[in-house]
Amino acid sequence: MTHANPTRDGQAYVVRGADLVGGGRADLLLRDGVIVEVGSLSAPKDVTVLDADGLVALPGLVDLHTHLREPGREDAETIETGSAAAAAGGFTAVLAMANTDPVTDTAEAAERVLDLGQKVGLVDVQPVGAVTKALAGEQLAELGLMARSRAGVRVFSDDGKCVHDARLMRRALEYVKAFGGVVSQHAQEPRLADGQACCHEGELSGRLGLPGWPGVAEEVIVARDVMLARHTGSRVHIAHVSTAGSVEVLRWAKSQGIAVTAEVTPHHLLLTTDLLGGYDPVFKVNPPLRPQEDVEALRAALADGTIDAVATDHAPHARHDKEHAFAEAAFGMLGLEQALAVVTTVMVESGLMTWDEVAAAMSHRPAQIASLTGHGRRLAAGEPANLVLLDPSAEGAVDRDRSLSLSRNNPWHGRVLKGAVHATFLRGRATYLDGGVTR
Ligand SMILES: NC(=O)N[C@@H](CC(=O)O)C(=O)O
Ligand SMILES: [Zn+2]
Ligand SMILES: [Zn+2]
Repeated sequence: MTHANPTRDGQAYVVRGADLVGGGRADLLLRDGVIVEVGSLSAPKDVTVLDADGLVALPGLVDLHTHLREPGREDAETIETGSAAAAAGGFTAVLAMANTDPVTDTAEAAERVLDLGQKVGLVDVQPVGAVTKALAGEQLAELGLMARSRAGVRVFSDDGKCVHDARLMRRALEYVKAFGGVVSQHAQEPRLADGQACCHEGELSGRLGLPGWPGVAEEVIVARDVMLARHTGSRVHIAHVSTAGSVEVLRWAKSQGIAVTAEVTPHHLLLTTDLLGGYDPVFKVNPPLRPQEDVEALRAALADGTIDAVATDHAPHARHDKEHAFAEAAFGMLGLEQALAVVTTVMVESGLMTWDEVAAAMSHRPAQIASLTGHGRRLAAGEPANLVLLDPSAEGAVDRDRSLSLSRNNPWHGRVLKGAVHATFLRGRATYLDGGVTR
């Protein structure tokens, strides 16, 4: 999959004195889309110097799980507004989920998403293809045609819905194996957690009178799918893992050499089910927020690599879909702009992860899982100039009204988080700088 170089102005930068992940303190010369030099550099004239003293430089972040809502729900997000939110969050590539209207289930639909993303040019928008036609769970979509299209689709998902038919899941895994693809599973056994289920099943769901969504509904699908991955010799990825039980299954599967990878969202790393006590629909999400024990297990699993990646599951929703009684409101919350700050706050400040490990979980491994060869590279001479500069000590309360997303369902509103994105570069071009996106 190759993306056109969106550099329009030939602008070059010297990034001065950043702490490079995996490389100590150094200057970077960015020109013509690549990192030309790393070291102690004098700035040639006609080059913009950016003082990065005290900033951490990470490879551009890659989000395996973004809902951009275009086509079909441009009142909630567009490829343009979602790309802006991604750039502001430090991302240089996002995988755009297929549950749009129409669904991304053909080569043409995938190419349209790719082209719209390139036209905006703030982040590489890589389409995810649906596993089944119209996400109906009945017939496989045109997986091969999507893979061979200009979009070069490698990640397939019915996200929003679980591929619950074991035979279809087996066939999808066999099919994508031929071209090194992967199926990203929304693990939710519908007989154990139906479309109404919206609160972690436990004492609280009973007290609140909300339909329960037990962890086992996720875990049985994770267990089944790792066995199908073993049987087919193909790759499966588990989206938004939310329970300690799923972590146990993943740990076992990896110990057996099964080709399974998994992601956790920022919200499942920090927020717990008690937040539902106020019936605020901003906290309604699929899978639901879980108790503290699960949150602890997810943090430990991310830290030890059992969970490979952090993925946002950025799920914008228009006010008229979200602002309802809890049981009727749409599932999902925003994630792109605060993901890195949440990881900084929860994982780095606590000493659970180093910056190298953050780079692995938010850039290197997601790029590998999605087969995005131009992303997730090291910050070294000759590599594409995809990077994010983070101020790790900046601290502030999140204000949902300063978001670049079209939607306002931001679960972090009012919360104090550590870590602020200072600048994002996509192939040497500043896509986010001085508090705004740049075209
Ligand atoms: N996470 C959510 O609660 N909602 C997602 C779908 C999904 O990720 O399952 C959405 O598309 O809104
Ligand atoms: Zn999902
Ligand atoms: Zn999703």
